[in-house]
Amino acid sequence: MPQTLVIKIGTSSLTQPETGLLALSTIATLAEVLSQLRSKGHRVILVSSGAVGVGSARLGLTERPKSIALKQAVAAVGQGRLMRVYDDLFTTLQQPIAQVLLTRSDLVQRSRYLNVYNTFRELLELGVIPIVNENDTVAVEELKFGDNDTLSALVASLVEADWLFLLTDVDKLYSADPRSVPDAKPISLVNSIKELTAMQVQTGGQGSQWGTGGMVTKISAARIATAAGVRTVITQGQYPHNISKIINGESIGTQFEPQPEPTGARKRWIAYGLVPLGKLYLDNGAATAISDGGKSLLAAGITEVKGEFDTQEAVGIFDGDGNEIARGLVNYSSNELQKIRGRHSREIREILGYEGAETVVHRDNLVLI
Ligand SMILES: Nc1ncnc2c1ncn2[C@@H]1O[C@H](COP(=O)(O)OP(=O)(O)O)[C@@H](O)[C@H]1O
Ligand SMILES: N[C@@H](CCC(=O)OP(=O)(O)O)C(=O)O
Repeated sequence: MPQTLVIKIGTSSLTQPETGLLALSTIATLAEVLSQLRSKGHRVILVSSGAVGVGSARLGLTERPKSIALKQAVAAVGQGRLMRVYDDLFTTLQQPIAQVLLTRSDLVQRSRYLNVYNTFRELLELGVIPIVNENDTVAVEELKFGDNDTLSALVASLVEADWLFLLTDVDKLYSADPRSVPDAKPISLVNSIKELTAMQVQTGGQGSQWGTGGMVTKISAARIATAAGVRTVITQGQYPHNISKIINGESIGTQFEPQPEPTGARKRWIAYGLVPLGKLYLDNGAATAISDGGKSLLAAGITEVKGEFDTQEAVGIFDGDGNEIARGLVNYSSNELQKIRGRHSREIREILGYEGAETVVHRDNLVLI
């Protein structure tokens, strides 16, 4: 049966570690495998990192640029080169491709989010393999995915993919970074993110020299994707043929079982597509009413408001211990909430001088995470 596959390849797999030059044989094999999957009827999206790494190699830089302006300039050099290589390879295989560059703001605004969805749907219908990257050259710091693991999970959630493959330079997830802890234990199957939390996997630093985020961002990507019902796999980019083997049931890499939450696409957008601009801290009663009772959030249960936000913007909702329990869209701005927090809904009119909504976050706009 045709399936929707999102494959993310990291800089560490696309480039040779010693020189930073392109790992041509890996990329060529990947192009072959993805074209074969396409010809079998699967819908395929490639999320490719590498703009900064390839741009750096082109410009003779020996380490990943740190300043934002330099990174943005280098990405502009690298992205073009990367797409040229992909286009040459895929054209040889008669597989049309498209470049899709996204920034976080494309997913924050609901109308743009739906627009991106429509574009993907159309491209997939046309038999094209979209090649996605963050639009590093224009992305501003506050509105960045920051890493392509997160971006690929959001894309997989957006298109309701069956599979997300995170291709990297290690063969699977280990109990600790195998580079620094040689006897770290391999993990082949993760039944739930709860189980993973209990395993207390150590993720060390920021990953390889050119990569962004290391294992931390892959685990949080798995969390986003599995919650959207997407089976997620961490496996080695050097062996793209493994993708077909995994789809056919072989146990390779680390596989995360999908854990679809009973939330629709709109609630997934609230939970993971939006960038929370503030934080609401709740007393125990309100935290329980939301977590266990599926209730809306009222002003009375809010003990503290942090950040600056307007009405209808996204906030994180925290219990008394500081754990984020939910996200939602607020009916009041941060200024208004500072005045009405801890107060009964019937007092709102008197405090603000006008009639407001009864709830601070209505349960239709609230999603547990
Ligand atoms: N628990 C762990 N299991 C496996 N790899 C880990 C772990 N913790 C950290 N890592 C490191 O994460 C790196 C991959 O992340 P990264 O360099 O960001 O790759 P990519 O460029 O593919 O996104 C590996 O090279 C490995 O050293
Ligand atoms: N958008 C950036 C990639 C950021 C990123 O997540 O890198 P990686 O950890 O190698 O997947 C680029 O193209 O260089």
